[in-house]
Amino acid sequence: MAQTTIRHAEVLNKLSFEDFVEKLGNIVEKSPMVAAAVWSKRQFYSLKGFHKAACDFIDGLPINGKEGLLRCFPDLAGTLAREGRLSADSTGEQRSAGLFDLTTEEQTNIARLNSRYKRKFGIPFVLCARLNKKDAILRGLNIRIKNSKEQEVETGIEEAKKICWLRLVDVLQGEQVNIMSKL
Ligand SMILES: NC(=O)N[C@H]1NC(=O)NC1=O
Repeated sequence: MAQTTIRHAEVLNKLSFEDFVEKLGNIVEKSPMVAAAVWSKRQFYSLKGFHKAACDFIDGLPINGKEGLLRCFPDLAGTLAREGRLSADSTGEQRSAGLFDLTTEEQTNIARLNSRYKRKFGIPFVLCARLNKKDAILRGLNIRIKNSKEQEVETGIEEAKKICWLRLVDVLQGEQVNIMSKL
């Protein structure tokens, strides 16, 4: 396991800037700037080390930068999902949470809450769909909508970091398979 992690980090360390950004550009949805900023922090000794560098960059953003990152995420079970226009990453994540199998009532409920949330905070409701099922997402929306804007920016950013970690593992696991198939 430790060896795998080091090998993953070695893969990252060997990538040119262009390949690095291409491979990791969507670890935060539609925000390749995160990968671009973190490239110069090599050498990485583990995936956790890389993820920490990405999180440090995100934490250092001013509030409008954090809000901008959150606005790049599509709504959960929103219009883009219904129209089949989500990124491949988002599609898999939303599917795993059961958001493509909502009843009409659940769909209406989540659409209403997503709109209310956006009207109140000016950002989309962001939550790591792969770590939640549809019921937990609806409960989360109902609870978090009562928070303050500051709380929601921070909570949304923490969820974006979880999404980032899982996407990073996915990208590098694919890379591991590529390496193995070349042996
Ligand atoms: N709004 C929002 O949280 N969107 C997302 N969350 C997630 O895990 N994938 C997404 O697209």
